[in-house]
Amino acid sequence: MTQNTLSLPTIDLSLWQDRQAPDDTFLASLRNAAHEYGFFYLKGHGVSADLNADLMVQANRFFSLPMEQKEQISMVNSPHFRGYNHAGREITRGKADWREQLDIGPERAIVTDLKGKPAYLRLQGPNQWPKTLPQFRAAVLSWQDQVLEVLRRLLEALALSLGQAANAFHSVVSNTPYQLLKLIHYPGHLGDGERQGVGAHKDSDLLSLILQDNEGGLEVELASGEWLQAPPQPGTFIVNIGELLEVATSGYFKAAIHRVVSPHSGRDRLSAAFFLGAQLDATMPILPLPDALVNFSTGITQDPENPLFSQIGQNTLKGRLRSHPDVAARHHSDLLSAASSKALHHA
Ligand SMILES: O=C(O)CCC(=O)C(=O)O
Ligand SMILES: [Fe+2]
Repeated sequence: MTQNTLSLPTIDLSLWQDRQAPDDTFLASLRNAAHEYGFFYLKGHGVSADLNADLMVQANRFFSLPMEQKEQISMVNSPHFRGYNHAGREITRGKADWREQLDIGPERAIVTDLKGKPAYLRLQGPNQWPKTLPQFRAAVLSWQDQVLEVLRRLLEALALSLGQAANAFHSVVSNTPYQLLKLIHYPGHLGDGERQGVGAHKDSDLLSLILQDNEGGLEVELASGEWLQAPPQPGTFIVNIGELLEVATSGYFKAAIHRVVSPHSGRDRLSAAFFLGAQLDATMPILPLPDALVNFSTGITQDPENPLFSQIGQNTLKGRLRSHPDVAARHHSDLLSAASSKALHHA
């Protein structure tokens, strides 16, 4: 692993007060962080340390439950891709990730009569909650609500930083955006084998936000091809750009490739990753960038194994089917031929 003296930028959201005209220096540093790295620390976000700590306590309690209790809410029970997966069940780059996780989405009504309706409506539906942890649901949902607002606010700032109106993304996030919270536990690796906590990937959403414990292991790939560590910094989240924002900015903002290296044997790591997607019935707007920025847009990187669909619902469902082949086989076998190649992307 490469040790690197570079460090990631930190953006202070409290510098943008009350949604008034933001400071040019703030906007320039945000634009640069999203363009150069696609991966940065966020402080001044307003989410209290207590709420973050509470989420981690609840996540820790959940992963400490006996396996049969966790398996009671296994994702394979859920056509909506909600619930628990034990380590080794999710696939990235054709290899199993060594992490257990609980996927939680917005609590929205199930769509019962799907005939003649778009397939992505299958993503909508209830979560599965652990029955023996009474405070779990409230802690998770209130954290999810707060970080959703942080990312909506950050999207406004990102739009302003590109010379757009603050509401440039409102049509895709202001009503019912697709969103997903993963609570993740990375066990220590078992032997001399590979240490893929989660393999190198891009997120397929607009923006992702990560709260991590003190263990470390998260890494981001720089344009030079080197891997840079993103160790925990107190009071911050990691924010990273997803593929939808790369598409919307014609490649000016970069969806960063990142991974998690498993902890050493006998140790473990806990994180909460929140993914903000766009409304499933939307098509991603392509922003008209100012000339000064267009010259630095590289266009989007199209991966022939993973074509990007600009229709959000189609793109999102494709990602879920690939990451969770067991759910796909049990509930969505009619859709499988369209999503058969290797999983490289998340959320
Ligand atoms: O656990 C983390 O820190 C990052 C997880 C991640 O990148 C993902 O699930 O997409
Ligand atoms: Fe990720």
